[in-house]
Amino acid sequence: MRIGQGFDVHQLVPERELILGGVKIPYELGLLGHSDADVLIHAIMDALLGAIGAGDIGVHFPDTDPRYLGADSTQLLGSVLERVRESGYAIGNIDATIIAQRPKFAAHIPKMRERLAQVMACDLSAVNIKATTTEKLGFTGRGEGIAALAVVLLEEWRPL
Ligand SMILES: Nc1ccn([C@@H]2O[C@H](COP(=O)(O)O)[C@@H](O)[C@H]2O)c(=O)n1
Ligand SMILES: C[C@@]1(CO)OP(=O)(O)OP(=O)(O)OC[C@H]1O
Repeated sequence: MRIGQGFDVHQLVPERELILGGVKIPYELGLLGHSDADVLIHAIMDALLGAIGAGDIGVHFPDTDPRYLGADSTQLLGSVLERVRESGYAIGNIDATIIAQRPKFAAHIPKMRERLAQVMACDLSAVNIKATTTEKLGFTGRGEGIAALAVVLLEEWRPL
């Protein structure tokens, strides 16, 4: 059994799409990044890489590499999952938290869970996503950016 944790932050800016957990969320601002800036998936990828002792997403997908410009984070997550499996592990469960004052994500969370479980080929019950504000405090509270935290537990796995 292995455990990993991940944390990521992206700035909210005009004229970018807001994509979280692989789901497009209607909002007047979007997250800025080299990739699609899906901060939730980035935190999950860092937790997965941490659990197998393989560094972080910046090591695997450098933000100086034009191949990742505008990258779909679900595809990056798929390749991290392959690495997890090659290391002999499968997802036990993931628990993640989105930290944002706005927009409200509660109505979108079921779709995010479904999409992430599909990309990671795991049970829906193994993926939990929560959202919290910071009661208007700090950069998230001022709506300047969104942060995400993730914890993952991996179980030993061998293909049949
Ligand atoms: N961006 C967000 C933040 C929170 N929620 C939901 O609201 C509930 C209350 O959040 P507090 O920070 O005030 O405790 C929380 O349990 C979330 O379900 C949300 O949907 N989107
Ligand atoms: C995801 C990558 C891909 O180039 O770019 P960004 O969207 O800037 O995201 P960040 O969380 O800064 O992680 C770095 C990169 O791996």
